[in-house]
This record gives sequence, C-alpha cells and structure tokens, in this order.
Amino acid sequence: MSNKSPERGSEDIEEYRAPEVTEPENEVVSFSELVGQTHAAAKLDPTAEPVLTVENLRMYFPVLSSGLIRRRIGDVQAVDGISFQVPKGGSLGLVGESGCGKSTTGRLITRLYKPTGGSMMFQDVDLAQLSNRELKPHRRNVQMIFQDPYTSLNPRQTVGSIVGAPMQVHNILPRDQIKARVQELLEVVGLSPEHYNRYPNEFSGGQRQRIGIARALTLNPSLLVADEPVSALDVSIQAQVVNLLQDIQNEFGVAFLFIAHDLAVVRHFCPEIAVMYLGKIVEIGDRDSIYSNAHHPYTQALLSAVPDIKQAVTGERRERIMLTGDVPSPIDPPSGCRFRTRCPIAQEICARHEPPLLQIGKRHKVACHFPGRLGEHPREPITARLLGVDTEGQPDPGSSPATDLVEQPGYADTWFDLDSKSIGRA
Ligand SMILES: Nc1ncnc2c1ncn2[C@@H]1O[C@H](COP(=O)(O)OP(=O)(O)OP(=O)(O)O)[C@@H](O)[C@H]1O
Repeated sequence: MSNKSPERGSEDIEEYRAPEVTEPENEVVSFSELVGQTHAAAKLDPTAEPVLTVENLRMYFPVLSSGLIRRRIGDVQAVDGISFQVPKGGSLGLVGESGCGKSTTGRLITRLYKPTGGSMMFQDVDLAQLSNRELKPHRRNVQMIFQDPYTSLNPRQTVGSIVGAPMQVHNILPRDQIKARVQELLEVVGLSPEHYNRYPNEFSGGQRQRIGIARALTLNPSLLVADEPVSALDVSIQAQVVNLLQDIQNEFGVAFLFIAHDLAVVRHFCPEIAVMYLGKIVEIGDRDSIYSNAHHPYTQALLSAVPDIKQAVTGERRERIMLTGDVPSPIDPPSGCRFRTRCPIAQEICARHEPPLLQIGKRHKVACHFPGRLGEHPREPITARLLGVDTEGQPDPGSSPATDLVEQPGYADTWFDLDSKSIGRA
C-alpha cells in the first residue's frame, strides 16, 4: 500500500513539530458523513471461509473471599458460552454496553487470558487448548490493536523499537533489515519513516493509534482484534483511522474482530455484527438484519440511542427506548434470560428459561422468547414448543422438547422464518 493512504497528510504529519498537534473540537459532522466521504461501507463476502471459529467460549474470573485463607466463593461470568465465526479477510463487529464481556472476548482470542471453557479454532488449531509455550508460533497470527493510544505505547521507547520489537522477539527478520521494514510500515499507516526515532509523547492521539496499528501489523497477522480502536479519538480522526483500517484490510486481506460500543463505527466497518449482553450473544447477523431488522429488544434499545442510525435506518426519528435499571452483576446474573430484568416485554417464561439463539434468517440469529420487529413482538413465546414448556415456561408433559438446541457458530442452510412461520432455505 505504501504511502497512498488518502488521509495521509490530513493530520499534517510532515509539518508536525510540537507535541500538541491540534485535533478538531466541537465537531458537528457525524462519523457516518465523514467516513462515507472517501470509503464505502465494507461489504460481506458470503463465500468466505472462517478464519476463526469460536464455540461455547467461557471465561469465569474467580471471586475469592477476604481473609488469610482465600476461598473461591463465586465467579464473574464475564463470557458465558458464546459462539461465532470471523470470515477470512472480513470483519465481525462485537457491540454491547460496558461490562457485557466484549474486551474479555478479545483478550481470550489473543490468548491474553486462557478460557475457562470452549474452543477457538484458528487454522485447525484450537488456541484455547495450547500452553503458553505451544502458543508462541501462533501468536503472530492474531494481534491486537488497543483502545487507548496514550497508555498502550511505552513512553520510554522510540517508535522504531515499539514497532520493531515483535520482529525481534519472533525472529522473523535479520536485525539489519528491521529498520527498513519498520519504516515501510510507518508509511503504510500514513506516518513518515523519519518518525522512527521519535517518542510516543511527540504524537497526537490519532498518530499514536497509527503507531499501534503499525505494531499490530508487524508480524503480518491473519486476524486483528481491534478493541475500541477509535473510541479515544475525536470524531474526524476516528473516520481517518477507520478508513486506514479499511485500506489495510483491502491491501493485506487481514480479518478483524472489531469491538466497539459505537454502533455507527461498527455499521461502516463490519458487514456482520454480534450483540452481547452480560456475557452472552443475544443477536448476531449481517448488517441489514441488525441495523434494519433487529428482533431483540436489547439491540432495538441500543439502536434507538444513536440518532445517526435512527434516521439512516428508519428514515424518521424514532423514540429512544430507555432501558430501566442497571446492568446486573455477572457474579449473580438473572435466571433464564439475562436481559429480562431490564426488558420491556419480559414475561414469566423469561425468568424460567434461557432463550436459545435461534436462526431466524439466512444470516440472522436471535436469543429471545418473543423475537420481533419493534412493536411487533409476538404475544406468546415462540420457543415454548422447542423447550417443551407451556407459554409461562412450566413443563408441558405432552410436548417433546428439541434436543439439538446447542449453539453452533456460523449459520445453517435452513432457519425458522418468523413472518411465514415456516422453514426458510438458503
Ligand atoms: N480480570 C478480571 N477479573 C475479574 N473480573 C473481570 C476481569 N476483567 C473483566 N472483568 C469483569 O467481567 C465483566 C466483563 O468485562 P469486559 O471488560 O469484558 O466488558 P466490556 O464489554 O469490554 O466493557 P468495557 O467496554 O467497559 O471494557 C465485567 O463485569 C468486568 O468487571
């Protein structure tokens, strides 16, 4: 890609002198407008094979008692049985409120944490099972871009050593070739090769994030986990960095798990999106299914809070859906559906049974007993027969519950079409 990045120069990199590079204040233009000026939203390739397949992934952090003998008295169920795929060269967005388990998921995939359970298949290797020593040759394939460009770069190291260090650790280039490669990468991310000997505090937030991106690219990974990569940046810089990530994806074919709470950013970058709540995926699907056809009350509430999206998707202003109460503790999550304590349409069955993640479209799954478009949720649970219960969730002796409700990553060729109440086929 070299130095062809369209935003190169827009942060005034060549003339940059002082540490305090100005970034626009009081933005009135939205992210969607800015980002759309040069780059169209990323497209889904439905034929792409998965680069990563995650199945029933769990991360429980132990809660220990205080005192001399510290006993395990519970668990923070940060991630509790999630399944998804990231397509080769494509992007999956992971969204949800703070504390729902997004970052923990990213840290599991990069194996900063070892999962409590489940699998993470990457090129026929289950990353979840490997010891730290076994992981070393695989680490280079999955790299991370961190949220905060102010704390994720060591202030005492030069840009050259920050970006070059992974090459030394993994021994992928002779020492005398590392500098040239680092300078090439600096150009790829829209910085200047002369920045090699500078220190992070000499750069603005957007430029620091570019340094973090160069570092993540050093080992030529197949998958990048980007954890809120632009949320610390001003909106116009956000658009530049997201455009850069899109250029990098097109150029190098790298896949992204893109974690963000900003639904406008995710809509542009990710053709597929998973919505998390309290450690579970509650809805997952392609862009249209999530942004124009959400069936889970939680997704609908999240979308209603983003003016940019409300208008783009519905063509009109829609009332914001206010969620009542706080997010419950993941140490003692609600029984049944975890969202029920804040859900505007919850009924008795929701307290008794966890809703299975059901496929309701070609690339659309939802975990709700009453899934439906906003204002069109069914009165009776659609899941009762599957679970072998009555409409209130009490055992129904006459019914035969489904035995294959295990959550699978990816999509099946058939699904239950809620509109026609029949089986849909790909
Ligand atoms: N190392 C840890 N030990 C104990 N609990 C943790 C740990 N890391 C995260 N948690 C808890 O796990 C839950 C999920 O946290 P996580 O950071 O993954 O959520 P998130 O959706 O990324 O939120 P945010 O956007 O605020 O980072 C939270 O309740 C958090 O307090």
